[in-house]
Amino acid sequence: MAQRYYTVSWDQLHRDGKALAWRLVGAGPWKGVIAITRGGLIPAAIVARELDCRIIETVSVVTYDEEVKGDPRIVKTAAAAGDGEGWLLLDDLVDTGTTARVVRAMLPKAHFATVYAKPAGKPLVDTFVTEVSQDTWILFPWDTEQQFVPPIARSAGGK
Ligand SMILES: O=P(O)(O)OC[C@H]1O[C@H](OP(=O)(O)OP(=O)(O)O)[C@H](O)[C@@H]1O
Ligand SMILES: O=c1[nH]c(=O)c2nc[nH]c2[nH]1
Ligand SMILES: [Mg+2]
Repeated sequence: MAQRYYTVSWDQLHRDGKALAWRLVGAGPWKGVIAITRGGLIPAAIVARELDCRIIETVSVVTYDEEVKGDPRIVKTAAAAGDGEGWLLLDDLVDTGTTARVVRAMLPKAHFATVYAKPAGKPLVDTFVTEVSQDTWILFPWDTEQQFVPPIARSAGGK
């Protein structure tokens, strides 16, 4: 279980996705974007829009069930992308780097970018925006909803 949580709102994800696009804009042109589904889908839509790229392929790897990590399962390959040369490969984050290793083996020449990175996965990424500590679990807006929280004084045991 994670030690802490880092909550990302839709607004922040949009801003961070655009910051990623700024870092990538000089590195193209790209044949297209490959989203690692599902987490990479919305970052891919934001970045593709900013880079004026209309071609979006998908590859799907399932590594987690909520916060529980399992063995990575490839459920879809990106047939059109060959060895990835000229393609931009996008995911929401790298954590342990397990998913990245599997996908990089399939698409070794793709440029791999994520919005967020944890230290263990960072060496596998070519471009990312924000680093969080390894014991932080990132909560994405598609996995969360707004709800009441008690005042800090009460939840910290002050009252
Ligand atoms: O670096 P790792 O330790 O491999 O973790 C990162 C991967 O885990 C999550 O995917 P998940 O397996 O939860 O599937 P999803 O994208 O369909 O939610 C996330 O979207 C990354 O793809
Ligand atoms: O929503 C998520 N947040 C994370 O921090 C994470 N790490 C691996 N897979 C993840 N999924
Ligand atoms: Mg994923």
